[in-house]
Amino acid sequence: MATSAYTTPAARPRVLRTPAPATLEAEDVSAWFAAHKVLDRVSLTMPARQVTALIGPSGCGKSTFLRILNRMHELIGSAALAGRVLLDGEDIYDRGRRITHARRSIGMVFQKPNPFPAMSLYDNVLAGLKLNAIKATRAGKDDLVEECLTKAGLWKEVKDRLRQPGGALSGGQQQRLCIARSLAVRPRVLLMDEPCSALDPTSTRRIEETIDELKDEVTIVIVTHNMQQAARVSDTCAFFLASHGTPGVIVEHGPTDMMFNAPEDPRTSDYVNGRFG
Ligand SMILES: Nc1ncnc2c1ncn2[C@@H]1O[C@H](COP(=O)(O)OP(=O)(O)OP(=O)(O)O)[C@@H](O)[C@H]1O
Repeated sequence: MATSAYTTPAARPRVLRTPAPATLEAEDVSAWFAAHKVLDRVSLTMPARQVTALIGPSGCGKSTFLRILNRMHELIGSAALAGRVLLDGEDIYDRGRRITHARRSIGMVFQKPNPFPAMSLYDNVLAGLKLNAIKATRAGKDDLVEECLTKAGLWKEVKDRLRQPGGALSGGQQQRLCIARSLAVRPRVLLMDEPCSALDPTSTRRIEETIDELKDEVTIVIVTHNMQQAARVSDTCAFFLASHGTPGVIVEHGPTDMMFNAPEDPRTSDYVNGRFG
């Protein structure tokens, strides 16, 4: 277990190498649930070492788009899609590419924190290793747990109680535990679907700080309904809209400053200024 008892972690070999963050590109992505088309030819580049925020009114397809980015969309029976998703130039939907490869390279944090409630904090962080059949020594696991909890901004709060169950943490701590769990398999991209919507303002701030600290090592794509949050955390922003029952499209995207202060499309201006949605 990770305690102050261990020796020089930096001297030990790491369980997994930290890969460079990747650029993710969606090309002409369309999506359907049965006959209902919910996205129409959406293209977006989500650059490495940046936070990209996806904004737009409810039902315009942001979460669907996010799930397409790590092949979770195809888990839904009625779901279909067209287009390509490139991870540093390689299509994650290419025949022959394993779905598990996409899921491991492109992690996901959900709206509602979902730690394994009866599992210890320590084992929660390492849960992805087992799923991906990654072997590690005890010392390697200890180092990984400390590293990921530190990156997720939770280490100091929990280092003396790593054997307590995940369910014993507050909502904000649980969400940071889920971030730590995602980081443990060394993703190159981290997708976050409204990660703060179930949290109080203090926990929200803490997650936002974590996002800021992480962006140099993992590309982040976040769906948020909170315009202040999008303005605070993101470098680039994409505004989705599905008007009058038509499928969702990206109306405008670009640097967050521009999207909030000088958008080109009046609908973007109306949305970011709270005039609809
Ligand atoms: N599992 C599903 N089965 C059928 N239709 C779905 C399913 N999930 C989403 N949809 C539909 O797809 C459209 C886009 O939904 P999606 O959840 O992606 O939008 P969103 O912009 O993320 O909304 P919100 O901001 O409210 O989360 C909606 O019309 C929704 O009803």
